Amino acid sequence: MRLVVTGREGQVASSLVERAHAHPDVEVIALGRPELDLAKPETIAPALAGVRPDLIVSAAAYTAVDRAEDEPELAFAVNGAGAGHVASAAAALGVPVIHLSTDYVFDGSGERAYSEDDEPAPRSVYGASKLAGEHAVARANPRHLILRTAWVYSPFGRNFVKTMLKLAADRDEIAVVADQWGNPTSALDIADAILHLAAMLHGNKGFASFGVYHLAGTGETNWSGFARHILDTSQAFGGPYAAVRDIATADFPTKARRPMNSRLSTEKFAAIFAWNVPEWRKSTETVVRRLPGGETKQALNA
Ligand SMILES: NC(=O)C1=CN([C@@H]2O[C@H](COP(=O)(O)OP(=O)(O)OC[C@H]3O[C@@H](n4cnc5c(N)ncnc54)[C@H](O)[C@@H]3O)[C@@H](O)[C@H]2O)C=CC1
Repeated sequence: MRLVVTGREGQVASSLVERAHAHPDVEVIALGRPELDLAKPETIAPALAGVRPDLIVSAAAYTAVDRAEDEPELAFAVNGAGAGHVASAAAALGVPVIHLSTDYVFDGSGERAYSEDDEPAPRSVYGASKLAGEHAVARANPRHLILRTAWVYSPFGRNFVKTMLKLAADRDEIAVVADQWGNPTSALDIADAILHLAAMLHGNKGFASFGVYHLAGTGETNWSGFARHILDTSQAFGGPYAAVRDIATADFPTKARRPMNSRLSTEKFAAIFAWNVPEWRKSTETVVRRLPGGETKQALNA
């Protein structure tokens, strides 16, 4: 089967390309700008039709959470309308769409994990634009799987793991917020879950489990706990290390408001698709172990 993913250089797209090597029956084609630009609607359907996909994974997004507060039009054009155009192109081609969304659609109140039945209430432009995208995707193509994920890291692109390793190379101590809770999620694990879904969808006209799902790493922590695990693992493998000092969100002001509680319950995904996402600590170790020999060196030199 041919799976097309948008957002060519992104963490999820790069992870899908890599993980598909374990699936000889799956060909992954990654599309990106300029041939497919979500801010240029006229590029979307032709680019997707041109590669004749069996399944479209919609992973491209405007992901600069703070900058989105200053560029709401662009964020909504890409994450809202753009996502809808991808889904309608999929519908026109007669194929399903798997669309990535975010924990930022929730307001972050409370302390329990959000389920798919909880009411979204975004508090940032990014979150609101991604929620607009969910609605646009659902309207455009009934054959959709919307996967809300969170705290994504990988050996690719920009992410928290790379930032911590880079900072640790220059400092003895890093201050990290300890009062925002969530589920760190490896893009490699997202890719494996998507490939599992792709196998379930392929040639299955009777597939009846379309809808919204939460897909995040198993187990929870806060950013400072995540940082400690990254740096302890790095130290154990001879990489950079720094001590982590807990701070409060109030001590680290950012333009966009972030949810204090980003926990996502993956019970529905596990039950419907018989799939468990690995524990976040193990997956973090996998990514950190890969970095000192390869990507970290690049990141450290950047
Ligand atoms: N990174 C994270 O922590 C989280 C990400 N997500 C969602 O997961 C999905 C994948 O995220 P990542 O792979 O981490 O993102 P990423 O930021 O690594 O990659 C996004 C890709 O989209 C591309 N892109 C941006 N604007 C575009 C446009 N106008 N036209 C075409 N491509 C464009 C970028 O060039 C980049 O390659 C996104 O939908 C994101 O909203 C959800 C929760 C957390």
